[in-house]
Amino acid sequence: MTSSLFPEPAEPAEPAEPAEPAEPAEPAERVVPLRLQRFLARAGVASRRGSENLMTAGRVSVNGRVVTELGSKVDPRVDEVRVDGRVVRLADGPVTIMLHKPAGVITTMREQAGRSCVAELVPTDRYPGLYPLGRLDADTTGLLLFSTDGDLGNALLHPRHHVPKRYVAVVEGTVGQGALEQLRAGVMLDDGPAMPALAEVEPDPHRACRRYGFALPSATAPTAASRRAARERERTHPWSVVSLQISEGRYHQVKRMMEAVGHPVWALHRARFGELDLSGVERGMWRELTDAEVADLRRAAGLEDAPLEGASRVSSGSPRRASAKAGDSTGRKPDARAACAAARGARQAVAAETVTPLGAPLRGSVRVPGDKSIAHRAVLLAAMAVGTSLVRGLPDGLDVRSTIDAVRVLGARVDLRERPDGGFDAAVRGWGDKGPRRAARVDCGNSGTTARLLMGALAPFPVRCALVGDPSLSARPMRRVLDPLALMGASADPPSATHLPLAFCGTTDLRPLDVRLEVPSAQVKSALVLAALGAHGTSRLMQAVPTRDHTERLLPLFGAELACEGERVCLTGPQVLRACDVDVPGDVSSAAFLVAAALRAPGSRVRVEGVGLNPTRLGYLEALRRMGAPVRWWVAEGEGGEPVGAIEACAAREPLRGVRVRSDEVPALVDEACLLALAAAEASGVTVIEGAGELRVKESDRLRASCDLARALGARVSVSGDDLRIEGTGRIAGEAPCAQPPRRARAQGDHRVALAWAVLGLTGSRSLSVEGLACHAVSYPQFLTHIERLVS
Ligand SMILES: O=C(O)C1=C[C@@H](OP(=O)(O)O)[C@@H](O)[C@H](O)C1
Ligand SMILES: C=C(OP(=O)(O)O)C(=O)O
Repeated sequence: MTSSLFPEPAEPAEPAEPAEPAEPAEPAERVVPLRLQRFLARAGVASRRGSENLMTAGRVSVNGRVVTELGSKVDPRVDEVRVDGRVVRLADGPVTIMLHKPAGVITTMREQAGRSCVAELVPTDRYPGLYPLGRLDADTTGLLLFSTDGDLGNALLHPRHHVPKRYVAVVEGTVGQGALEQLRAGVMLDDGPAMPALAEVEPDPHRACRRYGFALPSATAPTAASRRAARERERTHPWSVVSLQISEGRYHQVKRMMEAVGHPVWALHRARFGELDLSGVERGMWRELTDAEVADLRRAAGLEDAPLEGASRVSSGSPRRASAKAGDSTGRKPDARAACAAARGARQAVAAETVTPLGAPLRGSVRVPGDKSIAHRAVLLAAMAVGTSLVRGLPDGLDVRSTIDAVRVLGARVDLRERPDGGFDAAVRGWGDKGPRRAARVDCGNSGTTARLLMGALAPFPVRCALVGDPSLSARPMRRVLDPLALMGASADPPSATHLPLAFCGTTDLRPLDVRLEVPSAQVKSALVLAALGAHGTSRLMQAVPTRDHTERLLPLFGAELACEGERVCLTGPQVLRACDVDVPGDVSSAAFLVAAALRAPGSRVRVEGVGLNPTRLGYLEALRRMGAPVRWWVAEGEGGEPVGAIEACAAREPLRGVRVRSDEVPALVDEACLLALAAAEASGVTVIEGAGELRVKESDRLRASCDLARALGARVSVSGDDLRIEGTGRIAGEAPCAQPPRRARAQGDHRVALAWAVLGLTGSRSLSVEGLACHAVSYPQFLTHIERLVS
């Protein structure tokens, strides 16, 4: 077992570790160009032949150039391939699938002696690395896992790990209590005793046969004579159906166990593997496991940090979230990543979920997950620092996971420990002044902050990294960071890249920068501050408008020196960061959704505790106050250089008043604009949000989403240039339904939009089906659980 970076709880706090001895340099990841038609087939666009047809028809372009030549190659890490204008990418990360294996198919990935093999049934074209995790005999049916994840396979198949598997067997003879007791005690096999099994006789054997679709020997025997003999035996001998749960994976184990108790197996079916069963997967069909299912498997296989994998925390079955339908025929939990990908026309089906009205006030106090912006920065700075930092209170959302995965790929070690509140503490051992140790492919997922801040952090190192993201992130502008970083000496490949995917390479000769930042973006500012730490000389960054200042507040904790005067940040590099401990306060942007729900649900009074109250993030609360909303907040302490306190919001008893928000106030509410639109839609008078153009380049076009949300409440809405104008209905928020509340809405792959629609559905007068609601796991997976808690 590997040791943990977490200090033992009983020990006094350790001083920061000295610098790690240099790790032997790993070879840079080799770029393996693929034939374009193979790339397209692997990405699931069409078969190899079909992909060739697409190419020759001129429908495929690479980096903007139409490619018709069949021998052409692409580097999937950096080349942008489009079919009919739509970006095509290979699946991100490992893939694990379950197959409902039929009888008569052997568990090999290559046909042998003309017999059918499982490789014909699983999508090897799309995921060429798939291999079976274990095997089922040719005549055995049921659940067989395949993965491209070598670690998962090794761990699951390792004899040390006992993942329970349930089999159902048709056996000869009438199985009595004695045989069951022997199985439960652990029968002796020729290679040693089997571990005790859970064993039961199925009370209705015919029903069990129908349910598991047993193929009896009379159906599968190879010759007419053996088929006849089998039929005769099945007719003349008594038989039973037993259910057996074992945790080992020895050769022919079930068959040998049953033989040992005097009941040879006639037919065998694997019904469960760990928590997985085959519901919804027809015989001969397969489906991909959800992130949550993979996380469970990893946990069962003893792989570290399984709890934070993927979308595992999306709760389901909440009464406020009545059903999952559309696009999810298997009945599995909606996939947050697929829901995010939906933003820009990706081909995945997206589940819609119905949010039902609360019909009751929200009352009580709640803590929201850790602040996403601060968490990204704390993890990244810890990864850049010398020694081991402890970052407490990370949120359990996909975006922060992207940053954690990114720094791991680049050589930082991150150990995660789950907290009772569902968040995480991370012990991060940084790469320090030696820099990231390898070139890598970094998947930034849905997270703009990960992509942009990472470029800044990488700028002082001559390491070439391929940066990729999901379809939503791949549509967001990157020149805003690449241009100033290029002035410092870093480069992108292709140099004209405007979006991900791209390759990024820094330099040891990084020059300082003296600029005025016209784009009102904290991500741009932060990226440049991180780069300036590694530049040779003094950088001066002047912001045109104030933006969130978490980086500036955190850096001194890591021992950095910088001067902040008004909107100017100055720092002299190179500087080396030192590990430290950081507490991440609750996320005020997540709290905003609870505030919005409380304002609209009559009789509500909600308090959010332990939340960050950095003034650069309070634009929404300030605007609500100006509108006359019953909301207040107060600072109680400071954590990680940030003011922390509580927010209290009550249901509005009279209509709010329209408000004017100036463009320099927009960054302070940029992530809550959709919620301000909701409030404005029911206010009396006009609300104008000036200079809101940045909303167009978030995970979706949030300017448009804000219009849709306000219109759903009956407001008159217009956009002029970058100014949004909302003429409210003058109702008491949430009390009188608007003329025609919508029945359906789309999250557009955007977590904040998903949450805003969820607020509307919860506090509206009729159910609302939200397509892609699952993507709210990007920032606030527990939202519906928190609402449940506040209602009861
Ligand atoms: O720096 C940050 O952590 C963020 C800055 C904002 O983006 P921009 O910098 O693009 O405005 C914000 O919308 C985003 O959610 C997080
Ligand atoms: C815009 C957001 O995040 P990012 O830019 O990091 O994707 C957000 O969380 O609303």
